[in-house]
Amino acid sequence: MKQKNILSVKNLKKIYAGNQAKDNYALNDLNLDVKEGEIFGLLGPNGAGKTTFINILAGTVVKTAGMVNVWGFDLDKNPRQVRASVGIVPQEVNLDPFFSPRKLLELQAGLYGVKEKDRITDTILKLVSLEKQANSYARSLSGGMKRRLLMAKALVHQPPIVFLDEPTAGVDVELRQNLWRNVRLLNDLGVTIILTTHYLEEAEEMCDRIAILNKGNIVALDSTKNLLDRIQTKKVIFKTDKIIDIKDEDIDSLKVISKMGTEICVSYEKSKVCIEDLINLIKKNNVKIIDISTDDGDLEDVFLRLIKN
Ligand SMILES: Nc1ncnc2c1ncn2[C@@H]1O[C@H](COP(=O)(O)OP(=O)(O)OP(=O)(O)O)[C@@H](O)[C@H]1O
Repeated sequence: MKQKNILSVKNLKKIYAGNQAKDNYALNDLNLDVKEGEIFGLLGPNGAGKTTFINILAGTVVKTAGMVNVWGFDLDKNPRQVRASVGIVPQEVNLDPFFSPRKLLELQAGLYGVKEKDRITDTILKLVSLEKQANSYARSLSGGMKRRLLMAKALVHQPPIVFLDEPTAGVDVELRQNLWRNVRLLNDLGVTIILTTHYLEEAEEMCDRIAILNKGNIVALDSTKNLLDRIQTKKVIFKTDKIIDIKDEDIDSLKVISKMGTEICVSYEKSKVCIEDLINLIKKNNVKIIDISTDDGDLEDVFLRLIKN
């Protein structure tokens, strides 16, 4: 059972001092726990506070108040150990183009004070499939390879937690899948993953649990499955042999979304209507139903509803 907390955050607050305008509450009494071995998603619209949160753990932003504990280390008492416990894969590709992947990893290991005998440069290069490019200039790597090298850099000190900040922003589908394979591989090796992403279907596929952050507040924190279960509306598309006429008023909570020839798309609330009622309504038109397809909604529906509220 994945029960032990590897990251624990209590009443975490970050207020950026404003100029003439009022102060900016980037994080507002944030509370969350991440369990060892999880892939945890931190989602939220622009300005929600995700980067601020990651930067507090990285030691580049100083929190205003609250408690952060990473792998048993308290951020106030052991900031160095906290930094050593997390690896951060940044949003921006910030690699020195004149160093090779091997050299960059060695330099990074030096920065973290990893002794030469303890370095695992070749293992990391293999993990991110860059062993063939180990000695090429970073500038000659493809976009995907550069992203993998960023991930490799975050691993030199073998942190038990890795943060990925929007790792696939602006990356094509194939490359994205490739990156996720690497993330899963890392997770299989026991590394806890916390990722921020704007691609909700990706979070839905990858994450065990998800926190949705809005304006510095957590508006939802649950397993991906439970979040999806919150969706109350269901969409159905009926294809019939003749054009039918149904209206919103025919059944409580029914909404006709679109009509195109003999195809009609409707939505309804699962708690108020059962599909049989809908089929009966359609059949009153004296038509044959040729096809039915249903859509249960996705994380985007939950996200939009929570953010709007
Ligand atoms: N250095 C700073 N000084 C003042 N305000 C800041 C600073 N950094 C961030 N903020 C503000 O704090 C809030 C949270 O920003 P943050 O970058 O953490 O959000 P985010 O969720 O990472 O957004 P994005 O998805 O756009 O990266 C925003 O209102 C932002 O304007």
